[in-house]
Amino acid sequence: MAVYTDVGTDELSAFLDLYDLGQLLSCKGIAEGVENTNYLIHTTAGYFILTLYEKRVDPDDLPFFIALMEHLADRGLTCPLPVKTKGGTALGTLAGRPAAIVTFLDGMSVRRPSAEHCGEVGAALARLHLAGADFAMTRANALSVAGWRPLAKRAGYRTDTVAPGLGALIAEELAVAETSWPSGLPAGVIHADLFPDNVFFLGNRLSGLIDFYFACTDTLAYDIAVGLNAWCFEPDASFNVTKGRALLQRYEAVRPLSAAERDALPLLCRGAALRFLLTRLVDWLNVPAGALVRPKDPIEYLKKLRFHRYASSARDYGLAA
Ligand SMILES: Nc1ncnc2c1ncn2[C@@H]1O[C@H](COP(=O)(O)OP(=O)(O)OP(=O)(O)O)[C@@H](O)[C@H]1O
Ligand SMILES: N[C@@H](CCO)C(=O)O
Repeated sequence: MAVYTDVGTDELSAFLDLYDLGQLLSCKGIAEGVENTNYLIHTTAGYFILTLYEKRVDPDDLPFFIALMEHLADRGLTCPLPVKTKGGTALGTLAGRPAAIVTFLDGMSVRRPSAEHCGEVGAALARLHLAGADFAMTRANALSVAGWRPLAKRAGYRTDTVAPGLGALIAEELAVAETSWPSGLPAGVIHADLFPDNVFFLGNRLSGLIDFYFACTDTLAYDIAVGLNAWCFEPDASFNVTKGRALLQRYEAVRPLSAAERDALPLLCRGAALRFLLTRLVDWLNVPAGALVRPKDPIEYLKKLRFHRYASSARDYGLAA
């Protein structure tokens, strides 16, 4: 459960007074997520999500995230809409942290995605990429290749306590990524964290996307790589090519990939696996005292990375030749 910052009822009511959201009826910490503190709040105006932005969010980036959600919603994508105060601002401060209230989305995330769910995600990702094409703001991806070595350093000598030999494998992977990372591919707004817990479904139909707090301007196909990793592996760490094919085919039905993007997929998947291995590793080794959070398993991403080390073409992920 991710509640790093406790909010008292009095300070929450005072914060809510800034909005046109009526009276507070209830508020409870949300039992998912690892990045930010989230509360589900119920007021006389309905249900909303209150987010207090924590460690990995740079407050200077918040206007980008807020404007992006507004832009995407405006283009017909179902995502949370930031709620404005009576004074017209979407960002405030609560319990000493930057905070925002966004609209509540209906639907449920899926724990065991089917190929149909993966296809829905592929289509939504492509729609997001197209909808982001005319978004005026940019934000560099702080967790792309240049950000990975500092993460490995933070994990440092404790890395091999998580898995023997992990430090050496990470060193090898960093060298590969730093020398061979694809450049010049189509770029634009990417979600960068489109995991199953950030996608809602009503039945088998995708009903909305949440958690835009890693969104940035980067290689579009990297977002697909993040998605293939997050959606298309089985619990035994085998890659499910049927799910991969479903995600890629539905993506391409909306936004076809260039030959260069297809060729780059194995390397992008490998880098995306390393990125999540590293952030999970650092979090695993540094759980803040007293925080209600269940860190995510770095080994899951080590297993995915091992798969990618031996994949050589987009066909290994289900893309037709
Ligand atoms: N707009 C929303 N509508 C409905 N539920 C939401 C909304 N935003 C967040 N939630 C709920 O809160 C949970 C945590 O939100 P979110 O994924 O944004 O947190 P996080 O800490 O940034 O997570 P992550 O670890 O995925 O980065 C979600 O899994 C979902 O259950
Ligand atoms: N989606 C990330 C956590 C949020 O950054 C992970 O599963 O590692």
